Amino acid sequence: MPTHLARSRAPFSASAAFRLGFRPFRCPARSRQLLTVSATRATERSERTASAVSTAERTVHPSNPPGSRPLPPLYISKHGLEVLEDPVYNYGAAHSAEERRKLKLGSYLPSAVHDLRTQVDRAYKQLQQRQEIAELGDAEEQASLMQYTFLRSLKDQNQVLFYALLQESLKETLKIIYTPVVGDSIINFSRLFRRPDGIFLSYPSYAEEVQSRGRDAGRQYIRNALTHYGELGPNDVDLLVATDGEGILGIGDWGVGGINICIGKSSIYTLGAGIDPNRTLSIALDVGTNNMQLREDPLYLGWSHDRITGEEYDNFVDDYVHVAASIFPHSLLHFEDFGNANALRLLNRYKDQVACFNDDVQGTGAVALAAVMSVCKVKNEYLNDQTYVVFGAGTAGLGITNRIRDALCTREGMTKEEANKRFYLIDREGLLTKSMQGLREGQAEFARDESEVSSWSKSVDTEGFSLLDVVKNAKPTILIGVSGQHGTFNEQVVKEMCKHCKRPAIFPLSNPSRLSEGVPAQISEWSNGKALMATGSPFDPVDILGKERKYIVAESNNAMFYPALGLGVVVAKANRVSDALIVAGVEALASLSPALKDPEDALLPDLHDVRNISMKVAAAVVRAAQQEGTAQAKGLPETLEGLEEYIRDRAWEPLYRELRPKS
Ligand SMILES: NC(=O)c1ccc[n+]([C@@H]2O[C@H](COP(=O)([O-])OP(=O)(O)OC[C@H]3O[C@@H](n4cnc5c(N)ncnc54)[C@H](O)[C@@H]3O)[C@@H](O)[C@H]2O)c1
Ligand SMILES: O=C(O)C[C@H](O)C(=O)O
Ligand SMILES: [Mg+2]
Repeated sequence: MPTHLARSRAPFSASAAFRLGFRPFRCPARSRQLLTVSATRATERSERTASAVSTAERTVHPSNPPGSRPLPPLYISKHGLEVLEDPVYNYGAAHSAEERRKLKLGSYLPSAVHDLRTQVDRAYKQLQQRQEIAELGDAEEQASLMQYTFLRSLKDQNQVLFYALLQESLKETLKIIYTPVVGDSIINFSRLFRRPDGIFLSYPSYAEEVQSRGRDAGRQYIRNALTHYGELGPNDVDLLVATDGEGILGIGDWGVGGINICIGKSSIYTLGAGIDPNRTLSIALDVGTNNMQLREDPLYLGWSHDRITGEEYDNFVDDYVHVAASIFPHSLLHFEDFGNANALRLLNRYKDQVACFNDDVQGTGAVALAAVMSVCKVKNEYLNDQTYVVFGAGTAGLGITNRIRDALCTREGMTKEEANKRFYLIDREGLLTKSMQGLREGQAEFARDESEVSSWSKSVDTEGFSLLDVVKNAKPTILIGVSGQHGTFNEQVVKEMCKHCKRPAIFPLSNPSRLSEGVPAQISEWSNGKALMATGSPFDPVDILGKERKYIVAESNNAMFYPALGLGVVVAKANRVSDALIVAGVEALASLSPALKDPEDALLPDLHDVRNISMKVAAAVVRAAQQEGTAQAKGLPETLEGLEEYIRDRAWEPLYRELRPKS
């Protein structure tokens, strides 16, 4: 072993393990599970969920950390290799002596029994080795991908260990399973592919059914795929995270590889909010790809065909939405990274029909509003004291603009027309103005009248007003970037902002990191440490000239919000995701901002603390659903404190459950 591996980084401290989330079990009086499965459909798969089994008996698996909560045993019909090949039942070296005997595992495992803590320690070292090998060869991207594939393979082997490792080392692993590294994994999907995870709904297979046997047969194809050919029943799934792969992060169309963003988002539902990983489905809607690099790649695993559009696309998505909502009536449909011709359009079509949520529109808007509310607290100002420039008027840009605009109306009493005037939206052609051709859905109401800008100066002779022109003329106090255009928040733009605003808020929110509109260290330098910042991907804290303390750059990523919103919707069994639910969640999130206590601190809570934050935000969401009457769940506590405790006690945790043979 190379010496650098032997003297690895700070040794992983076993005692530090499990500091997140592992709490002694309480509340036996209310130990009925949150998400019950009808006894008649209790298939082995549905029994996997702790919440799925109604039994008085609870035990602590001997390999779990001391003091972990007791959980119902799992009765399984598998034995021997079948157990070890299933990531839900395979505990590897952590199988107890009794399990080894009763499930006939003995000869497949070396004799030592190691507890979960030791397994996490071992897995962490394996992960670190991949990082160190790369640092030697200056191959950061390959190292990240090696770490990504390692973690995905761990997920395929032992689900509890995967989540226990992530939970323990969230700071290092979040950026691998999520942005930025997940973006590289998507680009390389067909090269890295080992075994499937998630569900692939392929348009050509669907269309073949429709053509030969009619639309119902197409729907049946979708039903079979989503239920694993009938294995899953109506109460077995809480969440479906789907993408059509057209607008992945800021990197565009990556076809069927988009499944990895759904898998990443699903994992964060579990890590960030304790949603049971066995009750979520990640789904790729394979409707083709217009990415010629993929189409020409013989290894590409999706449908090598132009993306379908128009009625064909709409019918396929419509059948997906309605089949999913009818077979899993209490589930939430999460849309991720659809292209901008479809994201808002589909959300508007379905938001009043089923419980659905577009993360890029609504999740992004929610977190950005919470960050803007923090800015106002720091500056002791109101939302309506601000002038907003949104650079990139696409899915996320419109989601953010609408959310802040609505807050101006509901919190500060402005009319919609007055509030719209606070925003300057910029897209490829420059500032959106009313005379522009081809404004997309949602853009027109924010486009400015020509008369308002006719006296503006232009720095270059272009048709539209550039970002710099808009900053010079409109004098914004808040600048938000969701354009995917790296480096556009340059020195000139930042310095221009500082000319008219003492503490400008500058949020380069594009992902992954390499597409961020600006780099916090530079923005800080150009603004003499005055800029209040938030980014979409993680960046290191920055030095502030003349100050000892570093400035922590808030991560304004929708991951700060959507796990809690999803949890709230699932717990409440809300049949719609209304604005009231989102607003309640935003208020709760904003109230937890570190900057509220200390104006020099971060604008948002640390994403690594998402689990704790989510419990509070989810409680607020459930409460709002109860108040507006969309909550279908019965017997929930009525107070925020009660709800928070209820949710915490039922959150899925990476703990082993005792395995027993089904008699
Ligand atoms: N931080 C977060 O939580 C979060 C959430 C969603 C999206 N995002 C990021 O925001 C970016 C955009 O995502 P989206 O889903 O809105 O994509 P999108 O394609 O819908 O929107 C991008 C918009 O930017 C515009 N644009 C492109 N080049 C431009 C230029 N030179 N000047 C001005 N505008 C330009 C496009 O025309 C488009 O309207 C991505 O990088 C994505 O990762 C961040
Ligand atoms: O996935 C993320 O990191 C955030 C967001 O949904 C995006 O598309 O960039
Ligand atoms: Mg997204």
